[in-house]
Amino acid sequence: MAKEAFRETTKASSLPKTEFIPKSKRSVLQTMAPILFNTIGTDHGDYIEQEEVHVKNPHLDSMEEDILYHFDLGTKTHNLPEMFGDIKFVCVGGSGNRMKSFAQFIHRELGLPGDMDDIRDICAGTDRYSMYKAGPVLSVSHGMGVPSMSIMLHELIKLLHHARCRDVILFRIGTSGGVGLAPGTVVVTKQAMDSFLQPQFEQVVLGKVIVRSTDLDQGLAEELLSCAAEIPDLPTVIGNTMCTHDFYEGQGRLDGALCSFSTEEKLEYLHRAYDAGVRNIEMESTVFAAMCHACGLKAAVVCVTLLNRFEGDQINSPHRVMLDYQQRPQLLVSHLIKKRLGLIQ
Ligand SMILES: O=P(O)(O)O[C@@H]1C[C@H](O)[C@@H](CO)O1
Ligand SMILES: O=c1cc[nH]c(=O)[nH]1
Repeated sequence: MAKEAFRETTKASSLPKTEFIPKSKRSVLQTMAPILFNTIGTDHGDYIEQEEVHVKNPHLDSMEEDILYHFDLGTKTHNLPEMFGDIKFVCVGGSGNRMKSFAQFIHRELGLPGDMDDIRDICAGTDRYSMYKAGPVLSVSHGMGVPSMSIMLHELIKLLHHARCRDVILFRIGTSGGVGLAPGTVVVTKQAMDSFLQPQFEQVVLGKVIVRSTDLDQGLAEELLSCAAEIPDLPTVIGNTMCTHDFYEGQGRLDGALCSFSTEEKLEYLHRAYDAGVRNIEMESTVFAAMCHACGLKAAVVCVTLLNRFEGDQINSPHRVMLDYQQRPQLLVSHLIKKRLGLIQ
């Protein structure tokens, strides 16, 4: 899409508007103070002068201490630059166990010293999220749904900032429902869309809706796709991902405790999504894309499909098949990490 700049807009009614502002019409404030207009410019070079991780909150500067409450970490209690300063890749996914096994897997893949079984949960002091570090890779759980992901990301981005990390790339490695794809297919997200099939994320702030862009790094998505071509038996596509606020009715399932629509209405919705380029449905991609984009962080969403939603709603593959599927995004992202670190050609 040809677009020079977006501005965060607020709205009172339900239909969001994303306003286009040509560069020539941007005010001095918009040009000089990206902190206030943090989605201006689809080209991050517009406002990012350093490679450090930036937070877009002027209030943080005046705080003596920052407690990352849900991580049980803080700027006074922990030496964040020493603990995390070498992080280059952050992988996030819903479950703590998945992110622990990913940390162990990447530890082995990178040939890191020490026993991968000794890897410990950095957030053990809280049971909200789990966090594991394997060399330059941080593996963090985010729970289910947008609010849980959003809280985790606020604290994660601040952590990367306080730790003075540079050139960090974020990946969501998750599961999803496929739309017109065979189960087990990996979808690299081109554009994260909301339930209205709009490429945007709405956040209610002070009783108003703020609309943020969900643009992801297209170069990174293409790089993942070419990595997938180098891995045997890893069916992978690029497509749009729909992010919903519910697993059941919200994703057009007929098998929840409540259902307010017919089979025909469900299929009409899924076909409409398919026609808009949607190839999978999950519950975190829009906020993940929006927050990374707003903070100038390169990010990608890589989710495996557990079923084809045109064929059903229940997830009924055997446990060992599910485990195999869940490892596919991990395999793909670890391949890219190894390539970027020069460990493989
Ligand atoms: O990362 P995960 O596999 O948890 O992502 C999807 C979206 C929801 O969080 C959850 C629903 O089962 O799976
Ligand atoms: O159908 C599915 C499967 C996994 N996760 C989702 O959000 N939906």
